[in-house]
Amino acid sequence: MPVDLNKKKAKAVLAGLHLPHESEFEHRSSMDELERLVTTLGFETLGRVTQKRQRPSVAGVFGKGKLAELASWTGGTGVIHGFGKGSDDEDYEDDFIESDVDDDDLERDQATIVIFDSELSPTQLSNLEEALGVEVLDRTGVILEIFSRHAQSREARLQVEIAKLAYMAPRLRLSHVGGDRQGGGIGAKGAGESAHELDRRRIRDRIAELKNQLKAIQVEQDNRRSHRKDVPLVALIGYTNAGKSSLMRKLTKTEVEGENKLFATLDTTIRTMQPETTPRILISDTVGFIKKLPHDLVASFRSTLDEALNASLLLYVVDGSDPNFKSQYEVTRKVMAEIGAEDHPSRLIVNKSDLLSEIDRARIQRDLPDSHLVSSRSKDDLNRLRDIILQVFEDEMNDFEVLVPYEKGGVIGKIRARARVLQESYDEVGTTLMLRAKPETQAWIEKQLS
Ligand SMILES: Nc1nc2c(ncn2[C@@H]2O[C@H](COP(=O)(O)OP(=O)(O)OP(=O)(O)O)[C@@H](O)[C@H]2O)c(=O)[nH]1
Ligand SMILES: [Mg+2]
Repeated sequence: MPVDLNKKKAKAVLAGLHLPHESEFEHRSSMDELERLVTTLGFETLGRVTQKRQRPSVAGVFGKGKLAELASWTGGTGVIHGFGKGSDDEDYEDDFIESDVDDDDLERDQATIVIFDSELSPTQLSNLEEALGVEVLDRTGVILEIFSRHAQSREARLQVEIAKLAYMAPRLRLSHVGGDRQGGGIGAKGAGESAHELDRRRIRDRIAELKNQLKAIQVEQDNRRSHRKDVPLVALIGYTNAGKSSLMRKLTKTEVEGENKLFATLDTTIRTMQPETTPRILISDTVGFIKKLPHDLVASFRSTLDEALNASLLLYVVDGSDPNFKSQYEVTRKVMAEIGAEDHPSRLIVNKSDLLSEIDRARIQRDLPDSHLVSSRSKDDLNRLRDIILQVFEDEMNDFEVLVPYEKGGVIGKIRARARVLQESYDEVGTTLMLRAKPETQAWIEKQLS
């Protein structure tokens, strides 16, 4: 990350464009979400500056006047060198100006960082830092930093590192703030090659190296996955902070609650549902979704989501107390469809019902009659959810009878681990078992006995 984010309590101003295709509600929600992301990083938010425009200005996102207003928060000049000469400035729309800034706000002039809700081009980033005199980050930068702090496994760390380098490469040498933020002097000048190009090339090489390391880990994981193939797997999928990890922990009896920060989970964890069933059911918890997720990051985390493709059941978890939960659900479904999971059996779990009024609950049940309204804090709800999961697998299972001759008695242990024994009886030939299992398991058992 080019920006030094380890400073004590950075004071941030949030900047956002309100584009014509966005409703007032969407615009505000997006800014609210940015504020939560920024809070997750530990920054204090001083205020917001927003502007209605037909499109972002190529030079600096905002128009001239709005940029000057933004600069009054940071003590910058508000001027981009050469701004106003290009044709770009002509679409600047003064009549559309809108601002959330309270004029007698005491904290003006104190912001140490400005955070834009949209993705900034390298030129915009550089221009904005020039005009504002402080560090500027975009939404992608914020998300990358959160991912970077939360990544724990080697796989997640590699994925984040690759995404960060890909994000950083085009932004090298364009910065105006802080002399040595561009990679600590890695750029000794080569013959006929600028330091800038050299750095970029090194970054490309490093990305290639990291990708190789990642591939090795993923091969290992694919192996592990194929071992688990006929064990039923339930994947918890959903927007960040919806409560996936909390549900996972309760369903698998690891009692710790989730954390109230965005992207608390980056790694896929898999545990056995408790109390254990036969055959046992595995539950996986995955990385959360968010709107405007940086492309590099989506690509990097795709392998994590691929785990979900192996699942027999997807539980889409939403936070029912979030006014945006429907659009968050749509974003999630869209990404899952992109990875080819749209036809997977799934259920919609509307979580955090404890935070809802009776009226809200009734409304959700009316609008989404197929959804299951739960709270991860209610024992009854968790039992209900467990029954829902069991029922799905039950519906996929057949009842059948097998005769295990005594000379093949060794197979019985394996059968018990994979299928539910409904009844058993013994005679002079062997053991007769009445079983309930999935068709694949039935085929496997019959093969063992043939
Ligand atoms: N009131 C209430 N809070 C809940 C419930 N379930 C989870 N939470 C809280 O919501 C926050 C997020 O929960 P997590 O389980 O970490 O959410 P997640 O979906 O795993 O989030 P990411 O890992 O960021 O994708 C935590 O503060 C939880 O305590 C619930 O049913 N009711
Ligand atoms: Mg989580």
